[in-house]
Amino acid sequence: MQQRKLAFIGAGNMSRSIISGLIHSGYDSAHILASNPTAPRLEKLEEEFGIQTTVSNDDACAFADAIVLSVKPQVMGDMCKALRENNDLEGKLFISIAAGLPVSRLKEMLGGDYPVVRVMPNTPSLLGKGMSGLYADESISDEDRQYVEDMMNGVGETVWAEKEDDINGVIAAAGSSPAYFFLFLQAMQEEAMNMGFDKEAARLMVQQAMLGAAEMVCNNPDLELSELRAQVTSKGGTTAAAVNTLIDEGLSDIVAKAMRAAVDRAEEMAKQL
Ligand SMILES: NC(=O)C1=CN([C@@H]2O[C@H](COP(=O)(O)OP(=O)(O)OC[C@H]3O[C@@H](n4cnc5c(N)ncnc54)[C@H](O)[C@@H]3O)[C@@H](O)[C@H]2O)C=CC1
Ligand SMILES: O=C(O)[C@@H]1CCC=N1
Repeated sequence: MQQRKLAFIGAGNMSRSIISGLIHSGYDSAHILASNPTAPRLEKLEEEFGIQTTVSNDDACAFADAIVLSVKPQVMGDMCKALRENNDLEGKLFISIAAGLPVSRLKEMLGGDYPVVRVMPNTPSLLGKGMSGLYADESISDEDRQYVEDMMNGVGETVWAEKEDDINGVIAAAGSSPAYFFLFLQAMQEEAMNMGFDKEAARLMVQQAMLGAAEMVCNNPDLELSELRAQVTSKGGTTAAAVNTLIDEGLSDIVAKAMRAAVDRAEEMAKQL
């Protein structure tokens, strides 16, 4: 992997996840810096990962060859305005992980035709189990594409989006989706508690079932998901009773609606911001 000087502007949940994955995959900690207006988050990152930190985005900009824009979409405009007013941005590669902000809008915010690659990661990057969608327009060099791909492969799996709009599909399927699974598990944990298990036992059961199911999916790439389900489901048995309830109550429609809502929100943000 090219060991460029890499700065994260905005040291929140997602930056922490990517930084953790990068350090564990061998990226030199001396080549990573994070900036954030509040010190406690920075101190934690320094302690945990041995990276450099600063409260000054300008210092981060001066340090970096590549800059990950990882503030909330709603503050991106103001942050970029200050960055372009105080710094020479020529020669920097920008990597935006923000939902709903197209490359064209990011270039306007940065005030020039600088190279911008969009990455849509997710928080399991923290454990090297991330899933990221990548998008670069034709102006981005092969070297820059390779750098971003290697960087995100260091924290999980990657897919390239052919069109920029596909990034919104990545948000629905992977960026936001860890939260869907957490919600599903939470509902299962609550019902297990209603059945009399204490909180810890209820959590252990549902998390271990999820882990086992996820590993079965990953270890059997040639088996359809429906086949894996069939292997658990005895005719006339308990799983059939549960699964048929989920189907009859419209789980597929609910999931489709939820994923569509994520895409709609990303499109709405693109118009508003
Ligand atoms: N959390 C997630 O699962 C994912 C988040 N994203 C994107 O990542 C970006 C960051 O999201 P999170 O890490 O979840 O948010 P977060 O709120 O945890 O982190 C944002 C950080 O930016 C800092 N910040 C605010 N204003 C700043 C400024 N002017 N300069 C420097 N830092 C500033 C905040 O103090 C905070 O620490 C968002 O654009 C989001 O769309 C993308 C994929 C997944
Ligand atoms: O909720 C959000 O907007 C961000 C983007 C994907 C995950 N978190």
